[in-house]
Amino acid sequence: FLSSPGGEDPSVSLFRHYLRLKTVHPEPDYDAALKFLDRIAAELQLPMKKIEVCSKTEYTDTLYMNKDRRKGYFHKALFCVFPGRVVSIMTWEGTNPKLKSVLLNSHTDVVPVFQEHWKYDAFSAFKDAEGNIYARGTQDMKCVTIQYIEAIRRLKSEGRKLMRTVHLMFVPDEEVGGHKGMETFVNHPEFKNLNIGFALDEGLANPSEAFTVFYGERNPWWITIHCPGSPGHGSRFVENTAAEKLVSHCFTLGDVTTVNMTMVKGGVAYNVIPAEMDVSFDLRIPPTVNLQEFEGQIQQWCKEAGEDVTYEFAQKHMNQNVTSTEESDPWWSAFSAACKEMNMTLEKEIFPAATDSRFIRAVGIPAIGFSPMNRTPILLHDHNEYLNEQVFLRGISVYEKLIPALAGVVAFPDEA
Ligand SMILES: CSCC[C@H](NC=O)C(=O)O
Ligand SMILES: [Zn+2]
Ligand SMILES: [Zn+2]
Repeated sequence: FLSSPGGEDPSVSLFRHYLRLKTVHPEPDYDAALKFLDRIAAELQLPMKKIEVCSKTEYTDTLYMNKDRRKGYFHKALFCVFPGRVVSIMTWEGTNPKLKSVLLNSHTDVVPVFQEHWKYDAFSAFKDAEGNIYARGTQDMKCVTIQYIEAIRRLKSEGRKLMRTVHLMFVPDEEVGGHKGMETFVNHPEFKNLNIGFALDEGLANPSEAFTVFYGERNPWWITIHCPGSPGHGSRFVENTAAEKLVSHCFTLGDVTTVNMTMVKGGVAYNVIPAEMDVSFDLRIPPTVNLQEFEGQIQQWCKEAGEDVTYEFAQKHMNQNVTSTEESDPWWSAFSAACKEMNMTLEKEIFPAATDSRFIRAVGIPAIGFSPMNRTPILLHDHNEYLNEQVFLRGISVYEKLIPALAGVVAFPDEA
């Protein structure tokens, strides 16, 4: 369903086509993505499952006044259907489908843009003379979605058969925390049925020659501190005010945990001292930090900040599982050996932000965050996000080696 302008590689044309779908928050066009994926599944001749997560039907019983008041009230039953979100999975069955499978995960949504700061329309997928393709999602993470697809297409057309089953999973809502996506889906019976042994998900670009791989993530904690204080007339000198507590020197941890003050709320008028002010922080905590002790520290800081200062979490990820990158680990050893064979240098890191990998690791499945983009500045969520077509195409070749390596990991003793 594509034409390739000026002899463009069809994989690049497919990528640019996908980039033009507006799966952008706050109202992502997921229908467009689902339709696109349906066509891909047909082309690849792979079965596709679609599972709705987080949909619910609610029953409410409402009292209505009868038109003729003397007859009193009657009941009206209402069924409200709250639509969920759809997770789609294409499955390439292995020659030994009883073995644990390999998951290739990607999210279909992208973050909003400030169009006035872009050189080109953020959904036009404009390609400049150097082959740089500009669009929201070029790095995060529509590139990876198409690279998985194109690698599978090539392997299939070469007649390759892989031992382990490979699932391509396309999830919604990663950019808004994954609640109506991976967070819920990992506990769905259909997820367990996939029998996943190892997962690949997104990583980050690397401006150098090396590629970065992520074996764990920092835990996101979103916290609001409520600072109540004595209200009063703005002309008076009031002890123990809310604003005074706001400037307390909280949250000065080491250089590995980051704390950003992201919201400050409160106040009604210049001359009215408010009864409460709230301040919110985005904290990112590495998996090596003791979270219980850390929360104890937060409690202590609130206590020191003054009377009645309380806190409330809007996000509190507690799981600190990391994926083994020991050479003795069969998944990691397959991954790293394949990269070595391609002369790729890997840099192992903890992912600074949060991806759906955290939900996969939380249910005990090893996951590596990896987006094969070297020689590329990190521009996810930024203006003028781009990816060079040669870097993109090299990524397909990388997956062409990686996927068979992972799907060929020899059976473990417990897999029989
Ligand atoms: C913590 S839920 C939001 C997830 C989001 N992920 C990508 O940017 C992030 O802020 O890291
Ligand atoms: Zn992403
Ligand atoms: Zn993102």
